[in-house]
Amino acid sequence: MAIVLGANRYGKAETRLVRVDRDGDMHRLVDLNVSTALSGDMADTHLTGANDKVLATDTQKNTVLAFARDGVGQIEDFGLRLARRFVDTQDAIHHARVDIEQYPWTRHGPHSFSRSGEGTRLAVVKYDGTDTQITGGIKDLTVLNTTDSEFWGFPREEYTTLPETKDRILATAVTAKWKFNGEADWGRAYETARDSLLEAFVDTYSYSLQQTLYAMGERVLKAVPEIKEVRLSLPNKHHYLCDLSPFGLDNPGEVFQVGDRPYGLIQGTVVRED
Ligand SMILES: O=c1[nH]c(=O)c2[nH]c(=O)[nH]c2[nH]1
Repeated sequence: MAIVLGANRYGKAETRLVRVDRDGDMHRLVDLNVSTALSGDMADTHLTGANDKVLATDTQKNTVLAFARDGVGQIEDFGLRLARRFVDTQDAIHHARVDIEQYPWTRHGPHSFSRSGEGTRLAVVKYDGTDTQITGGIKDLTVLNTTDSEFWGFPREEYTTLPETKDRILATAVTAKWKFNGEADWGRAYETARDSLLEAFVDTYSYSLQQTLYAMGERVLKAVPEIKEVRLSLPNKHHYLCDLSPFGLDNPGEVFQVGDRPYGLIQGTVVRED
């Protein structure tokens, strides 16, 4: 029986970095979490421990920090610079994947900020020396509608206990990742995609979270021509109407117990047909 090395990659996960852009007294803050993952001709280190082809993960981390000295710019561009550096300067590295999260801060003065909860911006850059694939996105965009959500008409069989509802809270924490068909104005694409997700969530009278998912993806594709595909992952953050009758109280849709686990997880991709 032959045993061989299968797919492998290695890198430095979650290099946290803050860069301050100083424009006189007016400062700008960029807060990132950068993960690099490289693959290529890595058989030796796995099979014999010879490390002459292994660009150390410590070196990868240092590259991230050193490149930030020149400015970060859009995270898609920053990821591309890093990916190219690793693949184009190391013969043994054939593929790089750079994942970047950018945490949002709200300005309160020339040099004062607070962390905001408006979703974390994402970028994933994949580069193999020839082809580049750029993915943008957002995660932890938590949204809630207090009404305009129903869920009924689903199969009722021996294990079904869920009552049908014509009015419920609909809440989720959106993760969306979008693939570009080429170059784009990354910053503008992000803002437009994020606004589109929010607008679709607000505007959709929902009969299922699945329907809302499709509406969100469709809105992004209509608003940003450079995006060819949107992948969405929507946890259904259940809010259960409390039975207050043991206390002699009614509850006309006012008091909800918030569920933690388990949760429904609705996932789907919306794509341009062409
Ligand atoms: O929007 C929903 N979709 C489902 O598939 C589902 N399943 C469930 O129990 N509640 C819900 N809500």
